[in-house]
Amino acid sequence: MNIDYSLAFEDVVFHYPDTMEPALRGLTVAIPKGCKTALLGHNGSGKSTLFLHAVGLLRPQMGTLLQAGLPVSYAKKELAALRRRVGLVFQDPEQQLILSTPMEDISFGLRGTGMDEKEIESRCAAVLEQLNLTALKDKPIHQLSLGQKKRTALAGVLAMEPELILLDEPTSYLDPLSEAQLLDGLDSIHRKGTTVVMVTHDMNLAYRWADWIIVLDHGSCRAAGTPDDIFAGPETLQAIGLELPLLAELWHSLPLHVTQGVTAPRNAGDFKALLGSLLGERMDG
Ligand SMILES: Nc1ncnc2c1ncn2[C@@H]1O[C@H](COP(=O)(O)OP(=O)(O)OP(=O)(O)O)[C@@H](O)[C@H]1O
Repeated sequence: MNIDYSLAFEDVVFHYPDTMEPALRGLTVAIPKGCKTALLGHNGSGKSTLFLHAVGLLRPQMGTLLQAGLPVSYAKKELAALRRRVGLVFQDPEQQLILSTPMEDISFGLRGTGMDEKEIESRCAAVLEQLNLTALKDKPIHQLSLGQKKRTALAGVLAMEPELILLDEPTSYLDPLSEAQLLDGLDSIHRKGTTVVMVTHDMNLAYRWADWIIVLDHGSCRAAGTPDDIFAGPETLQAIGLELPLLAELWHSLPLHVTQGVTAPRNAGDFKALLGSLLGERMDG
């Protein structure tokens, strides 16, 4: 398979000051362009540190970060270009939202680029619409729910039109409806050609959402591949103490003559359809 990469890490080492262990220890991994990638790994495995390198907030102490196949030099202009290409949405929206209303917050970043007011207004209107925030655009941010704040933080990054968007646990603490709204927003961003990378601890979400999976363990890449490859069996994940998604586990428990030559279902609808065809009846309920 010929994969085009958005960003790549080559043997990257990073050690925070005054810590015993490096956070990244020879990390080699690439982020495929145009994919929805789930970044998995235990607490402390280096996911946020990877993100901070991807936007140039941290710099490799050894090894190389490549964009468009070329090493990032960290010269002022190139760093600015990297930050325009890559947008980071923090896990906690309070770290990101600085002004009083969604409209003000989203337009703030655009104003910094010197864009004219008419263009700022139309970009803001487009992202507010895309993330279902139009009705909330002038509501004080402190009165928004967590899900609405998370979508506002995402909208602020999205308005800058990055090619690659990185999200640190965007669905954590959201109820199922807010999660679905956020995922809809991400899907519409992805359909427009943006590469999306999401850190999540939710294996079921990773399985049904992602088309590429990266597993970090102790600051290096333990596995990278399609969900079918990564969740083909429990071995790789179990070895580092991560669980299989429920649907993958059910799939692997079916007899081989049932699963052979059939694409593994990655969401409840596909699993129901498969059961329906196995049982020779429709399961609509
Ligand atoms: N600012 C910091 N100063 C010192 N050590 C840090 C700092 N930030 C992270 N670390 C350490 O670096 C390692 C990797 O942390 P990182 O935050 O990248 O992991 P993570 O996979 O994002 O974890 P989580 O799932 O908990 O968010 C951990 O051992 C952590 O304690």
